[in-house]
Amino acid sequence: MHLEIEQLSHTFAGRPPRAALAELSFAVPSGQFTAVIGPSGCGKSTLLRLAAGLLPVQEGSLRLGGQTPAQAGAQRRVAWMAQSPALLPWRTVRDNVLLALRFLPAGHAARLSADEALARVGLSDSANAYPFMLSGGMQQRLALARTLMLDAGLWLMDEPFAALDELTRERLTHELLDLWQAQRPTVLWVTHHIQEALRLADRVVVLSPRPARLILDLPVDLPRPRPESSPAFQALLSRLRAALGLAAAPAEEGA
Ligand SMILES: Nc1ncnc2c1ncn2[C@@H]1O[C@H](COP(=O)(O)OP(=O)(O)OP(=O)(O)O)[C@@H](O)[C@H]1O
Repeated sequence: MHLEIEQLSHTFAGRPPRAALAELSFAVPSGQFTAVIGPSGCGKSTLLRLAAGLLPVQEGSLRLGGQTPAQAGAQRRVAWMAQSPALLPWRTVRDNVLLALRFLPAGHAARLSADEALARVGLSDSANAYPFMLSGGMQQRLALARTLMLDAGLWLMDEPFAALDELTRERLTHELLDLWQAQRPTVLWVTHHIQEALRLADRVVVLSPRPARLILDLPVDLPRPRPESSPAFQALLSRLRAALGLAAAPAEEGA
């Protein structure tokens, strides 16, 4: 699903009002994996919430496959994953996945069965368990299974693995990349992790401190997997660090 953001501004009411986005414009072609990076509080989640239709567009425009976020959301064309998955504790893992279907509009079929979706994320053995019996990583796998089942054209991912330990996080990001390559949705991936953005994304969009403006739009034309030690990776890393106002990494000093 093609995403088009034009002159998008957003201000939260209050005393004083708080501007979160300022005339933000960029487009994401269908099937592209775009990482969004920027300082804490700059407006990244606001951007995703606008795309998900959780906040109304005030100024500018945001179109998802030519539709408004409300239209695309009503057809379940948009999937959302955040740091803590919304799971019903009294339902089994399989039932939590099946719940995604309840919200499908009439005439829309799931892409996969619940058991197929659970198999893809490695949770077949836990289908009859309850969410409290799962680790944090397994809970995010369950959220991923729901996303797979919906067959959404746009995955909005707000640091979904940020609360996980480093090993689980790395494993899950690899798995996510495999699933993305198989299904090819458009992805907007918010992260604080610049190396992760470069390992995963086709492109990294860097936002300024609040209100968010676009300060760098960096294509990542490296074949995957991308070893961090490669000079091409390090060159892109330096550009990202510079855009974010970070000092050069130790390996780059004096270079
Ligand atoms: N509902 C709200 N009411 C008022 N201000 C808000 C609201 N939601 C967000 N903000 C403010 O808007 C700004 C942008 O918030 P947002 O959550 O989009 O930032 P972020 O880049 O996702 O931050 P982080 O990286 O820390 O998660 C922040 O200053 C925040 O305090």
